[in-house]
Amino acid sequence: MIKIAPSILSADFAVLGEQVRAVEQAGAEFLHIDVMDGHFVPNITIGSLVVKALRPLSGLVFDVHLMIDNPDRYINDFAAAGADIITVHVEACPHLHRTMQMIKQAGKMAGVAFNPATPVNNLDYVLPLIDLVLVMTVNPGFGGQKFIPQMLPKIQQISHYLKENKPGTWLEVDGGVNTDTASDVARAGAGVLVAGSAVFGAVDPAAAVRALREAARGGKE
Ligand SMILES: O=C(CO)[C@H](O)[C@H](O)COP(=O)(O)O
Repeated sequence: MIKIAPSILSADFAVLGEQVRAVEQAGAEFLHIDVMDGHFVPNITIGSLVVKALRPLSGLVFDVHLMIDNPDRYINDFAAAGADIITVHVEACPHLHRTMQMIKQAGKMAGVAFNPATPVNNLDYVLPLIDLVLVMTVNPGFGGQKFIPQMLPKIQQISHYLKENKPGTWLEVDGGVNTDTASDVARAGAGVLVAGSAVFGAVDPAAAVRALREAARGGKE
């Protein structure tokens, strides 16, 4: 069963609460929250205060994607603010195992993200601690970029790996996911589809969530 994770990166921040309610009512399961620090990626976006402000408004799974250097410094802040899943980038974590342990010790689900050019070769050693693998299908930092089709075999590879080694682990895809690409990523094995501009750039974000799910269904046997 595909889960839809609207990314608030492309939302209207002047009416953020209303937009979150709209996608929740449309049946989205996750709310993807893109945290950027101006170092790991060029952009600066959302801090834990925004997560804290949204938490009482929504029962969605808060899926916090830390695109930041030294994420260990902020794990407890985002956990206390109401994150359900905290995902860090393998490229930003010299001590990935310790970082995963910190997330689990904070009582949260732990995710690990891979940039498009990063090979997936060290999952084995952290697999017991992982609840979610995030495959970036654009280079992180900005919404509205074009899906990189060379990521489809990578999604397939990780999907097979997780099915064999830790079934039940979420496989999430982020970047350029829209009604044109959703069926391909679902067919490749993704179970959670992040979409920013395809949802919040649409005139009707709720209808866009439904359209995305329908498109993804075309890709799932
Ligand atoms: O992590 C991200 C960017 O770094 C965003 O979640 C992602 O790009 C979503 O935006 P869009 O769906 O418009 O591509």
